Amino acid sequence: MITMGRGAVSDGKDTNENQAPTRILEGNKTIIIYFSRSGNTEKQVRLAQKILKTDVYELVITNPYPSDYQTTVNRATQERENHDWPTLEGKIPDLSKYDTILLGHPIWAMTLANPMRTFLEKYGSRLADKRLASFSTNAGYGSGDTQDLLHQLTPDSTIILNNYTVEDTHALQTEQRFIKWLKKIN
Ligand SMILES: Cc1cc2nc3c(=O)[nH]c(=O)nc-3n(C[C@H](O)[C@H](O)[C@H](O)COP(=O)(O)O)c2cc1C
Repeated sequence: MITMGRGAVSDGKDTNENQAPTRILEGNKTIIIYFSRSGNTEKQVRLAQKILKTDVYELVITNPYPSDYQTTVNRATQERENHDWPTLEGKIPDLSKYDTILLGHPIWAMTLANPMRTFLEKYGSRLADKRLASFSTNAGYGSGDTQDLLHQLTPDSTIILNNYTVEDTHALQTEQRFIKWLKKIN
């Protein structure tokens, strides 16, 4: 494995380059909606799905980020500065069917990765009365303003639970902590 900037163990490419986006839509009451560029968060998602038996929907953007880390950082910065969030491809599942929505995403620039920002800008208003929690991977700088943004981009009645974040390279050895969090929020 190659270490790609900021300590991320990564294939450095969009996770969907060689595989179809993850879709597990089986009528569960909890869904994980996630974005993962280089695979760290996707590993968390797989574990979470196994433990909680949730539906899963992977966000895909129309113009995937490049494999090069720095080029990705530059593009993400531009998008953030201009509030020009990436466009999501495909149809988001009917969120009204779910009681709990878990958002899995990397931390970019001390906030939610841009595709998750797109999701919340577009669909956050549909999360009234739902339980909502974020889990994320980061390169050692924590979850930034994640919690605040969830509050900002959802209705007052959304029940926002404590988030979980882990440093990407520590994810494996801290799995038990993640499992504990999953069982608590479920
Ligand atoms: C554009 C970009 C910005 C990032 N900004 C941060 C940051 O502000 N803080 C941090 O701890 N890690 C940052 N990272 C590192 C990622 O959060 C970390 O490697 C994460 O595990 C990647 O998840 P993924 O493999 O699911 O895409 C950044 C990565 C990218 C690509």
